[in-house]
Amino acid sequence: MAPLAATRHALRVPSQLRLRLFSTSSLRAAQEVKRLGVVGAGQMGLGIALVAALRAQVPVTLVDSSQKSLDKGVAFAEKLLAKDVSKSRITQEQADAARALLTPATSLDGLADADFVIEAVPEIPALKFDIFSKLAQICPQHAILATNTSSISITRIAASTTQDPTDTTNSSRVVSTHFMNPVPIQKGVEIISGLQTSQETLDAAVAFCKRMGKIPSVSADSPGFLANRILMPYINEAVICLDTGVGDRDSIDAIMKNGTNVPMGPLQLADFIGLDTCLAIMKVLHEETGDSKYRPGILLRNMVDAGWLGKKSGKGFYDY
Ligand SMILES: NC(=O)c1ccc[n+]([C@@H]2O[C@H](COP(=O)([O-])OP(=O)(O)OC[C@H]3O[C@@H](n4cnc5c(N)ncnc54)[C@H](O)[C@@H]3O)[C@@H](O)[C@H]2O)c1
Repeated sequence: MAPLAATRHALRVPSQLRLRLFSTSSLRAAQEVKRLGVVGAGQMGLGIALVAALRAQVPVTLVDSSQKSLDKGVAFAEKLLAKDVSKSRITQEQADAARALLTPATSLDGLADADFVIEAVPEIPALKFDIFSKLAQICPQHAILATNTSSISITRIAASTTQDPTDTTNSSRVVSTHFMNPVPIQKGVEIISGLQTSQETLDAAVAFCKRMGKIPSVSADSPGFLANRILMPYINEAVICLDTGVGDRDSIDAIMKNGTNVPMGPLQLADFIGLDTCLAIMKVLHEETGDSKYRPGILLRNMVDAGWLGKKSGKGFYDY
């Protein structure tokens, strides 16, 4: 991995210019990803692993600390592949080939031969810091270490890979590939660099996401980045409207669905994202900016406390 080239100004480089800066060595690095590692086989990790196997046709080691989550994730991948075959979106051979590329594992040690790792564990800072400090030790020196975090600072995650902040050997290869949910359907992915991220790492992340068939947007390492900085206050406001009786659930979702041409209203979308994830992101926006406009709604907190996390727990604003 190339050393960090002075202070990064890349965050402020317009995306058109960034494409021109795209180096052939980064393209080669993305092409040369011979094994992807994905940490966390939940809804995001599973989707990332599946799309990488199907579109980039790269072998994937899918790691989850819970055997139950791993089994559930692999079964869900098989279900999604079978659905794609039944709808003639892919052939049975393509489905079989993608399934054969997925290798489940329960330990991070399984990532010792990964060229590119994408972490998708729950949005808990200490958990991510711990995983990145381990990945920096376990993965090969050339491996790119990406996080799917929705809101945690990439600079802080990168800092967790080293005891010596002046040594950027590991921190320069940390980047964010923030996929949108559901990964098999949404084309967008935000690529975010921390202060330490090298240009080569950033370019390789953009190139690998393109190899997965995605359309990358580059954003600065700022609370919520672009997508959640805009989306989460919108969802939070919808929850506050519900809580304070401005409108009922169906009216809130219907007006946004039918008024702004989105496929689902904000409360249904919150259920799909997971209310715990929505709350965690609002907390980060609130705490890191100190701006009261990001205060999480009381009902959002209460629903998470009740364990009503949306689709994944069977109950949220809707029943599943
Ligand atoms: N849900 C969304 O819409 C969405 C969208 C974009 C980004 N994200 C981000 O993606 C990440 C994952 O979110 P998700 O919705 O897939 O969560 P999830 O709860 O569905 O899945 C997380 C998985 O990580 C596993 N895990 C927990 N600790 C682990 C460890 N130490 N090692 C390995 N695996 C571990 C869990 O068993 C679980 O299977 C979060 O950072 C979230 O903010 C979520």
